[in-house]
Amino acid sequence: MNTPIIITELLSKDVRFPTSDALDGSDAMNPDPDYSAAYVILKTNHPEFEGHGLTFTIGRGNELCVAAIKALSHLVVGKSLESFTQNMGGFWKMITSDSQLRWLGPEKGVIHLATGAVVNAVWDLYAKVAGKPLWKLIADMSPEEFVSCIDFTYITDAITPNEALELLKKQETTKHERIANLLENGYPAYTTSAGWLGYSDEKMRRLCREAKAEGFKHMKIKVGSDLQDDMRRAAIIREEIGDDLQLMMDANQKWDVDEAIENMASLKKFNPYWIEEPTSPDDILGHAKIAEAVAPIKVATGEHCQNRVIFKQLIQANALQICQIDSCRVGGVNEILAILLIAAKYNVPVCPHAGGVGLCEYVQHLSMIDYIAVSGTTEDRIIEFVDHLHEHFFEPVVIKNGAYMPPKQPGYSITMKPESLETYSYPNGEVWSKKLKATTVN
Ligand SMILES: C[C@H](O)[C@@H](O)[C@@H](O)[C@H](O)C(=O)O
Ligand SMILES: [Mg+2]
Repeated sequence: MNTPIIITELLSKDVRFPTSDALDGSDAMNPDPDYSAAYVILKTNHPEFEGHGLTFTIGRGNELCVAAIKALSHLVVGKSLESFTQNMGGFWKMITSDSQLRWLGPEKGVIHLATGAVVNAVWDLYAKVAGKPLWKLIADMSPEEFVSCIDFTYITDAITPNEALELLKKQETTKHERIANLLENGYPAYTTSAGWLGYSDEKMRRLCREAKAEGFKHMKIKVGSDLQDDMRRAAIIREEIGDDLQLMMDANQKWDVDEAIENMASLKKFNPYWIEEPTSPDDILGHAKIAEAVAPIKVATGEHCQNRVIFKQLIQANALQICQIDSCRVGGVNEILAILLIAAKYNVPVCPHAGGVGLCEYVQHLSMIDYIAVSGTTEDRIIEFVDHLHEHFFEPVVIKNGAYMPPKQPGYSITMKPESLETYSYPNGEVWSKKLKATTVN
């Protein structure tokens, strides 16, 4: 590139999909989600290169993330991409250290969701300019370069930069074998598509059969509404999928600690592999108590885990056995790399949270990085897959025989089609202006 790439403008858009109409994505805590994106476009002085990113919400409040993203714009606009990429750890520290904005978190809530979107957009731009999909860009880094992307603040009691380096060096010489394996076989996935709480029994049965035929070996259902109903639905699913497939359960934070232990004593007869978000995502000791009581059923959590510090503590306290990173709940790629390293050091498998809008497109890269460069294995590891809204992306995920195939195009696979951004723009896009008019008339 002859002239340096300068970020000239940051656009932030409110994009919402009316998924609550069909109860797609419904669970015990979130009965009517409208999958939404606070979407970022970083324009540059090279019109052929734009960085795209998003953070995921479920509808109302998406406008707060859009505003928070705008509040971060002075940290990136007018700066060169290279000034960030030559020290990615420093870039992340800069984005999270604006002293006035930091007061809104720190590193949690709306401002951190916004950080995730902006940081991911910068990585998308970086990968597009490098001409590689994000997973390959990071997999090709030397251990030293990888470590330099991470801000180790608050986590050195769990992992130091030197320990991280050692860990990465162990995987260095065999990376190419794992890349070849991924290109041929993909990365194993599980599906949640059949298990949404609002679906009828017939729909659930049909989707179970379809998922089995598509080659999935693991399926997740929602629990946490009414115990008798949870048991009835679990029995139906077991009837459809048999005993060979793994069944996971997700309570979406519905229970108190002792209630979770009690309810799992009833649900264990369906042989669940894990119980996800049994209680408040902030309750580290509560998760530890549940994990001890329900073993060998594993405790999974992370989609609402606000940052690397909470992940660190959950892992140190043996409070989780499955680490569910979320690509934009924490502050984007850099913080995810830190969490992957902690999980690898403590031998905790990472199974990312996905679904929503764009989360599958995002997290496939993260699990592939974990496999190639960090943990070196896919054992006990699966990526969530949910079959909604992929058609809105330029490079939708590809699933073959129940596995994610590695994305090929440069970037982070999160660039949405302009017509989708427009049609689903809230509240003035075609879909919403019609819907909102209809509600006002009634
Ligand atoms: C509201 C959403 O669909 C959640 O139910 C979903 O993210 C879920 O927790 C999951 O694990 O996929
Ligand atoms: Mg969940």
